[in-house]
Amino acid sequence: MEENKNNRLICLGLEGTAEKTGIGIITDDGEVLFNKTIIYKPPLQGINPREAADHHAETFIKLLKEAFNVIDPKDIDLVSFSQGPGLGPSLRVSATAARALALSLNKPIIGVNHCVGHVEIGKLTTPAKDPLTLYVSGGNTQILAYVGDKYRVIGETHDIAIGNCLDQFARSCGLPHPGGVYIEQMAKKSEAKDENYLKLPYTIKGMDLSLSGLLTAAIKKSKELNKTDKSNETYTLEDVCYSLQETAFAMLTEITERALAHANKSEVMLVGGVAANDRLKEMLQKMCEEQNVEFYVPEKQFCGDNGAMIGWLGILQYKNGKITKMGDTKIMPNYRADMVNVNWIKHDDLSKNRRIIPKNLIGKGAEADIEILDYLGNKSIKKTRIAKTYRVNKLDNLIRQRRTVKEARFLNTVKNLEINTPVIYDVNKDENSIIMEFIEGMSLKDYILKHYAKNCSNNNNNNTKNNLKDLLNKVGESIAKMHNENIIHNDLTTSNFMVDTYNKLYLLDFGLAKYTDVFEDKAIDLIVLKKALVSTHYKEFDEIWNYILEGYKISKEYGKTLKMIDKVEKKGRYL
Ligand SMILES: C[C@@H](O)[C@H](NC(=O)OP(=O)(O)OC[C@H]1O[C@@H](n2cnc3c(N)ncnc32)[C@H](O)[C@@H]1O)C(=O)O
Ligand SMILES: Nc1ncnc2c1ncn2[C@@H]1O[C@H](COP(=O)(O)OP(=O)(O)OP(=O)(O)O)[C@@H](O)[C@H]1O
Ligand SMILES: [Fe+2]
Repeated sequence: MEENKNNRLICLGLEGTAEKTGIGIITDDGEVLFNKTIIYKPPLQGINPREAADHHAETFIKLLKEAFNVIDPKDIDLVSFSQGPGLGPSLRVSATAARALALSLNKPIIGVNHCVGHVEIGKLTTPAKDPLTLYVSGGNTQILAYVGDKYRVIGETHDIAIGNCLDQFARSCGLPHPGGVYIEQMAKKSEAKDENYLKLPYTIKGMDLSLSGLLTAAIKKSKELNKTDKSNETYTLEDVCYSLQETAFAMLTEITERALAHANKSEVMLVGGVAANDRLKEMLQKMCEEQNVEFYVPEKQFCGDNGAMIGWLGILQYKNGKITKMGDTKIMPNYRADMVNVNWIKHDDLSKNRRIIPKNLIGKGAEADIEILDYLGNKSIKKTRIAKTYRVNKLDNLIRQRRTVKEARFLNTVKNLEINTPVIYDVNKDENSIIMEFIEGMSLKDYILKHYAKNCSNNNNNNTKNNLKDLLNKVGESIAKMHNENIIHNDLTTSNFMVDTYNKLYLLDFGLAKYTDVFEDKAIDLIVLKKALVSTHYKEFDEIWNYILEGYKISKEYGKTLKMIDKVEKKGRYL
């Protein structure tokens, strides 16, 4: 026990946000001295929050006894605990246990954000330095990236988390908890081939996704097992599990790829309980290889909920002066990662590496390769939706064809609304490519970055300020014009707007666009843009957003949409 101390700072972390109870003990040089997690196995109806809380109360005592065989309690320097997000009753028991422990040991207490804990333990236990993190678990599905002193949520689910989706599906078929594990085993029994793939809803909105439609459809398929599919083939529960995984994980991989193209990081890290899944890891690995970026997954004990991650974040915060006063230790069931002010990351420690785009291309988006070519004497762009090897062929072909056709159609449709888009010269449905007018200029993202960089050195440049204001007004106007016609773009980012050399604004990339009669879709269209803005232009976000909303005032439902944005954003994500 003596050697364990060795003049090092030691933190004991308590984890108990949902149905897993964990204690971890870790030193300030990152050695994990103890890390044990015990899961509460809920009855078939699902987690009962009160029973999960009772499980924590019993299990903390049991685990502490074990932990104190490894370390003398007097050698513990701090106690940390998950303050949120999570289930109220579970969080309350963990916080009470942490307070009691800190008071009896007479040591400082540190409340930490559970999601940030997942990211930091991943960075400690893998070579990742500044990754784009896909965090997939029972309660959360998010893409996090460190941008400007915070972990920003660049993408996330609009309804249920992936782990929850898998667990609910499993429960509906009578499979045990945690469902993800059993679905994976079943899926492996269905032969991974096109014929076994059953078509299920695939819903992407920018860098966000939605999983509830997929869950409902998968449950429906599983209830119709003895009926036949449209193709008149019978299928098995294993095939449904396989198709559910293929669809859900392809969506997760796609939004990660989109976030990567937007945030331009050079590393991807996968964390959370669902990171244990082999197929998900395989898909992300393939995507990262194609995008030329590194891919990391921590070892299994550090992927799912664990005490070590809470202990490690406790150490990082403590060493940087973030101790929690006893009066501030109340639980925060909706504590989002982007609410934490991160002061322990030193900017010099961040990797300067960026994603490398192959030399023959001028752009490599998440979906397509972009080349310049001459088309009948016109300088043109060829946008090819290349095959994604991580997706099962049947799904991949369907997605690429559908989006190519949609893009061509909407590029023309919105021209009639006096929104500038590149002229289409040719559409090739066999190779999923579109040849279109080349817009000489830069992305709105670069334009904004350049504008603010310039204005740092020259504060009084009213001319360029007016240009930016006009452009951003036009961004809002263009969105309103589409919304007035019930069209949503579904992928609004500053990379999908371009500014030409005459300061004319263009809108690109209509692969996800659609007509909608669901009012909430319009609010989500703007929320997607908002998140893309926060992740690249966080300092000037308020000014930029106000200019955009000024232009959006021509929407027939301006006030109603703004209220809906508020409502959707306030919706608790932790289910
Ligand atoms: C807030 C906190 O309580 C919550 N924790 C949590 O969800 O536990 P975690 O250990 O990170 O993840 C559990 C989820 O991970 C899934 N899971 C575990 N093994 C899996 C596998 N091999 N394939 C797919 N899913 C798997 C389970 O089905 C379950 O939904 C969270 O991080 O959101
Ligand atoms: N017509 C064009 N003229 C000039 N540049 C273009 C044109 N079309 C696309 N680009 C450039 O290529 C980039 C990627 O294009 P686009 O968004 O259409 O592809 P994508 O693969 O769908 O991207 P993502 O899904 O990452 O948004 C754009 O951000 C833009 O910089
Ligand atoms: Fe978790």
